[in-house]
Amino acid sequence: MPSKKALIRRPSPRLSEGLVTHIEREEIDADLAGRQWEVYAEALRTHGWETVEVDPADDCPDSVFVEDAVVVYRNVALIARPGADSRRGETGGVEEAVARLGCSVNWVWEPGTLEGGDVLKVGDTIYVGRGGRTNAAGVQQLKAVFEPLGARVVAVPVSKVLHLKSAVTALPDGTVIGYAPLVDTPSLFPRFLPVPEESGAHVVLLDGGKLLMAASAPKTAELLADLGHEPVIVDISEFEKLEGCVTCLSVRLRELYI
Ligand SMILES: NC(=O)NCCC[C@H](N)C(=O)O
Repeated sequence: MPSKKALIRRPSPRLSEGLVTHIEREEIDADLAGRQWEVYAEALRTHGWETVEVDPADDCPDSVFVEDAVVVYRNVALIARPGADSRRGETGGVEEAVARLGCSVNWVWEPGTLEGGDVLKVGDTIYVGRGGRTNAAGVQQLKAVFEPLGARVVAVPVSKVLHLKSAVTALPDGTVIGYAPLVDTPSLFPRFLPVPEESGAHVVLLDGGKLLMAASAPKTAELLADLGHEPVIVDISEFEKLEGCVTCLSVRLRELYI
């Protein structure tokens, strides 16, 4: 039986210093952020995921966004090389965690940069966003690691949001969903469903048709429920103030056999 483990990393005491690129900075309520993070982790556990805490990186304000530090395909982990300098210190702890879980480990090397938020897996297709945080060398290195394992890597321009997965994610049937004004090239996806809210573009697949979604996207939750999906709603307002979304607060590992 493949395991269902989810890496999470508790917020740094310096969370409020996290990066903002495409939005205005707003004050963060650190206590509320802590509570929201606990509820998010509990939602994963309630829906069958064993959460595995990566050692905290208290000096790195954005370390709670653990998805950006690694990409895992099958049992192979590619440790990111963040495009943002302030995030480079996040990868060591994540590398230890995935190695401990039995992944074989590869690294993005200079001059490559790549952040996990730019990588969307849909079956064996891996879409990679070429944008502010992931460069062409990062895309090439991702291909070199995962294509020999059977993946097809598709590079996608990203110019309007932080990461590819800030713009699009995918439903369990592989349909890509996105808030159209923020998607550079929707025609790159074989099936694309526009959603009415920016944060409605972000879903985490919890299995059994359930979708973890942010409370800030009620119209999208209604649309997806009407299509037969089951939204599970969490409030992540404090992380959204730092351009975070439901996807970036965990790394779901489905294909480890330990
Ligand atoms: N995958 C993601 O969407 N990550 C969000 C990262 C937000 C963080 N404040 C950053 O700018 O790097």
